[in-house]
Amino acid sequence: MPAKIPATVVTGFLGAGKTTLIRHMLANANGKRIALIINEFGDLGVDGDILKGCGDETCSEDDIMELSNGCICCTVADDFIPTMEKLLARETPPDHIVIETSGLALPQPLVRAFNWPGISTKVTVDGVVTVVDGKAVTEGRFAHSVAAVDAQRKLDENLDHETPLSELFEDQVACADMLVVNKTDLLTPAEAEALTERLKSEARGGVQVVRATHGALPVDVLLGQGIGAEHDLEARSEVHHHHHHDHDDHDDDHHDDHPHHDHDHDAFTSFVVTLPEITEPDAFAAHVARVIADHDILRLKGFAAVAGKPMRLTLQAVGPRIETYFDRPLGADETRETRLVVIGQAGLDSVAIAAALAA
Ligand SMILES: Nc1nc2c(ncn2[C@@H]2O[C@H](COP(=O)(O)OP(=O)(O)OP(=O)(O)O)[C@@H](O)[C@H]2O)c(=O)[nH]1
Repeated sequence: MPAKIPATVVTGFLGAGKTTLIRHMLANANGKRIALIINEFGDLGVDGDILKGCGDETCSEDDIMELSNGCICCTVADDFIPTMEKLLARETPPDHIVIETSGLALPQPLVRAFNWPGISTKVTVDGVVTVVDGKAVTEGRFAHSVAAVDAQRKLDENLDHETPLSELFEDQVACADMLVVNKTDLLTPAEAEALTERLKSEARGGVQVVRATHGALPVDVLLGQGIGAEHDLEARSEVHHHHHHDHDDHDDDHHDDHPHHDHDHDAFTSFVVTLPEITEPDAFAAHVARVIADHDILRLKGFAAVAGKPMRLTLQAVGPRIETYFDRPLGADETRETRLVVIGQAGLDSVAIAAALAA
């Protein structure tokens, strides 16, 4: 059985910076094929056009599918599922699927759709990323243009028009596995810190809040792309530590007026933890989930050998969401062990985390 294709849901109010974040991601995808599913009612097709125009090799026009029949929660069966099936039936299916939803459609029905027969064996929900307009929320508006969000809302009769935006915002925060505070260039450090703390207290336990300007985040932070690839676990860990030290002193005197340079890698760190084979997948996943919450881990991904099982267990986690499944038999030449890549914001205590995972 081949590995499942991870799918990431990106949500957030109109103008929060979802499209900007996705463009940055495509431009830095390192050759991975990312398919995009876009659900934009309101400004029909606009985002699709922007993204199609980006000209990135990693995401050709064929890789962008638009759902334009209204609110995604209401059209899962006749629009989303067939689109996914088409994508999965391709000769070369994508490495990763990214779904950009309108901020007014709550991601829960979409996430449930991944349990549909025919989908659940091929795709796994990588995580729900909620993009927040840091400036607007700091100013108590939730979105850059409240009038535009309301106008978008009126276009779809299926949407509840009475719920205050504040409540929709709370729902978006509540369903996030990772929160991105975008537009930090428009915030003072104190404002950014205050908003980060506030969102962390409103989100589910274990959800990390990362800050971004123009959505510039490393692809492996956003999508877990590349991490967990069997061959380069060790290499990546070295690269990251190295990178981290090298650029440390740049940031202090460097004001971010070039949104697309990639020094934001400095803000993240990753390392590999190797453990013996495990005995109980469910108990191990629960244990890992506790360590993730206790140690502010952003992502964790890897493979475990399970005592008495020929198949290898795949693990992937973003914040409190943890997914495990058996993906393929372990080869005769492979060591029966457990290898996990841990990613977090700089300052993560690798020694304490390794000890906690081993406990
Ligand atoms: N100053 C500043 N502007 C930003 C940042 N990120 C995005 N923007 C701008 O904010 C506007 C909205 O960004 P988009 O990426 O289109 O937002 P979106 O969430 O995709 O919006 P919709 O697709 O319309 O729902 C654009 O004009 C962006 O250039 C940022 O970090 N700082």
